[in-house]
Amino acid sequence: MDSARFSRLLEISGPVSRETFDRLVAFEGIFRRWSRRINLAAPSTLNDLWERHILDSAQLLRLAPDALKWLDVGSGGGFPGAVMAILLAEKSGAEVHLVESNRKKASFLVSALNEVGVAPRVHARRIEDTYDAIGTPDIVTARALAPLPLLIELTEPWLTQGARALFHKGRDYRREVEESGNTWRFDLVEHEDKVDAAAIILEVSHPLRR
Ligand SMILES: C[S@@+](CC[C@H](N)C(=O)[O-])C[C@H]1O[C@@H](n2cnc3c(N)ncnc32)[C@H](O)[C@@H]1O
Repeated sequence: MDSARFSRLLEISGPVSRETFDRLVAFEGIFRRWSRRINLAAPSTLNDLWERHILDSAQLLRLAPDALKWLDVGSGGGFPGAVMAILLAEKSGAEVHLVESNRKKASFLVSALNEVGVAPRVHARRIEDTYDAIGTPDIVTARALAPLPLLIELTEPWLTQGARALFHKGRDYRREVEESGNTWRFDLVEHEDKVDAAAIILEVSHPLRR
């Protein structure tokens, strides 16, 4: 069972160590434990936590294997931010920042990352109050946080400094892209969703207000 799950992780994320896999399995257990007390993800998705949340997050590594500095906005129960922090924990110079305004969820993130042996960089505040605290990441992520026009607006301060954004998006993403075009000009790459929990991963860069 474990070796099948490890192989599937490698297929989705690219190369990671067995220790990293073990940390993700531990994180899954901690997540389930805390989920009995606080709402960390839609209960209907918990049966398939590994595939729908953990692998769905882990696939981002393949899209930016050399990026060292990551910022996840609205991390919630840790998707994709905590998963990326675990995947990159053994990589020298890597740092993954998680911004989550809900204090209970932020406490969960700190506690869970500590428990699996990964130094947490969790900012328990709104993204709008965080711009000065983080510096410029290579990659900004956000999953299930806001429609694309608002995501671009919220992350613009980093994207205009050269960061790339990777946003998981659902089936009606084309409408969101069109709506974004009313306010923004930007470069867009559509990446296949290898897990199929969302529909696509949009890579957004170089936004300019029209
Ligand atoms: C729907 S949840 C998604 C959580 C996670 N990204 C996922 O895909 O499972 C959105 C999260 O963003 C947080 N959030 C909403 N607005 C925020 C803001 N302005 N700054 C930081 N976090 C925010 C909420 O507290 C919530 O935990």
